[in-house]
Amino acid sequence: MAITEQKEPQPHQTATESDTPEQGHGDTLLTVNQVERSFQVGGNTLQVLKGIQMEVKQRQLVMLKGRSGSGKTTLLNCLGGLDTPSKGEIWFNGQLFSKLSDDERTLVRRKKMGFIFQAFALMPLLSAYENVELSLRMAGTPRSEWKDRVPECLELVGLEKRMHHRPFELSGGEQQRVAIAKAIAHKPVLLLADEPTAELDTGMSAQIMAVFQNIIRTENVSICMTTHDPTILEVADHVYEMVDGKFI
Ligand SMILES: Nc1ncnc2c1ncn2[C@@H]1O[C@H](COP(=O)(O)OP(=O)(O)OP(=O)(O)O)[C@@H](O)[C@H]1O
Repeated sequence: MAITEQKEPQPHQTATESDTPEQGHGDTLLTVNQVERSFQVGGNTLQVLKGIQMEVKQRQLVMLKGRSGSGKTTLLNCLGGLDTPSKGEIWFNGQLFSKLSDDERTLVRRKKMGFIFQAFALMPLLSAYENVELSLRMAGTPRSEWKDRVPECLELVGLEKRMHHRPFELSGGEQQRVAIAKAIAHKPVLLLADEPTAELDTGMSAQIMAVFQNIIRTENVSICMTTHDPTILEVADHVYEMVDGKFI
């Protein structure tokens, strides 16, 4: 199936060496337009997202904050194409993402997005190096690129000295940094992270945020993450606060 990029001229944007041709449609990577999501629960309609409007620009760190149950994960699932809105539109990388078929969305997700979860989602018997390598294999990155890209990603997250350790030999913060290396290995343009610091203490959370800031600079990626943690909000470029399925 053909996935066409719809590019609009953006005269105000200054091209940089880091712009890939596919990113050359202005500096907005993701636009969410009046998105609603409801679920059928026991014969009733539960409306979880109630008209969400947001955008993520290239190289931005955007945070979604809100109480448990406010709808953050539901929104993140829609942004990542794991779920689709009941109403409204999601534009990603110049495409009307929310209207693609399941197969098309999966392709876009595999190629252009990376995911980070609260519980680090590493293969326990594989070393940090092998975990990152596995993610390149799954993404279909040519084998010839693995030898350079795996150490490069582990260096980016500050784990060059621990490449051959397995998850149980690493701290929680280090495991999450391996998970970040895995998520960026195939060079996505958007990282989606659901409570990436929830399991970590303040010091480790600060390290994760420093890693995020580093990879935004060096990998030209945008990050959209959910959090409960007020101490990390200050490093965000933009914070959306969700209350009962709406931004306030
Ligand atoms: N598939 C589903 N079917 C029915 N209800 C759902 C479904 N997914 C989410 N919900 C409901 O939507 C509401 C919002 O859930 P969501 O997980 O998006 O909140 P959250 O802000 O991410 O919470 P937390 O911070 O605890 O993860 C909850 O009441 C939840 O029970």
